Amino acid sequence: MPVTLESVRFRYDPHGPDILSGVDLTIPDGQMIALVGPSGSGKTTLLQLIGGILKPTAGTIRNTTAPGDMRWVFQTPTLLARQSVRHNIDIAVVSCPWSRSERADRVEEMIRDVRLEDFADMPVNRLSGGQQQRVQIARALASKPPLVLADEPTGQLDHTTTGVVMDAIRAARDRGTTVVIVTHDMYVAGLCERVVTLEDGGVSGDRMTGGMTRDVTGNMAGEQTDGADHGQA
Ligand SMILES: Nc1ncnc2c1ncn2[C@@H]1O[C@H](COP(=O)(O)OP(=O)(O)OP(=O)(O)O)[C@@H](O)[C@H]1O
Repeated sequence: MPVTLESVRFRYDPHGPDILSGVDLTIPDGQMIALVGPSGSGKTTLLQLIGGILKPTAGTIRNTTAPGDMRWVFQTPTLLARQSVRHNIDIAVVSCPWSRSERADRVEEMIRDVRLEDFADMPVNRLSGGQQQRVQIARALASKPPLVLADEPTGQLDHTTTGVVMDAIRAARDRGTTVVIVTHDMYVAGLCERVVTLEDGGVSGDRMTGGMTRDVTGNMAGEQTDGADHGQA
């Protein structure tokens, strides 16, 4: 079921200003969408409304994915610091209806997807911030969730590693996962199929990126996004 927002308003302080003052948005199943916009425009707030962490002040949000089936990627990784990379990913698949060997294969697949093979047995508190970010992404995608909500998932990553992570996210999308990514990085936005811009409390831009494809080496083909607003897709 698509995620739909109708006339969504939100304010943190009942006596304060609206942070969002009428957002209408439909996110079809399996879409990979970037939320962009100036700092403070409400991107994280909107993500938290979609995920049900916040409730709208007015308007309607329909998201039929059960909270336990959604996966989050936060700006700051929330991992079991003293546990290994493998263990941190493994706990994400414990409740999946798969055999033991399927679960183990999936964990190894995710470790490979985010290129952490050499660190699989290392406690995550001995990894760099960017490596921890990759563990968090592997953990979020491991259970093949229907919906992933990611807040600046590549914020600590260099260009090459950003490409690796985006490939893993795109592979999830190709399997049908809906992905919403808050980002400041127009390179990341361009790897999503749709870019929604938030500004002044509402959606000021909404466009498809034009079927960009990109291989794992970072080479790109297809239309480059330019951050401009081309109106409704
Ligand atoms: N818990 C909170 N209580 C009160 N105001 C908040 C709270 N969280 C965010 N805000 C305010 O809401 C507005 C939108 O914040 P939000 O974090 O959603 O923006 P953003 O677009 O994600 O910003 P950034 O790109 O800088 O991360 C900002 O003005 C911020 O100060």
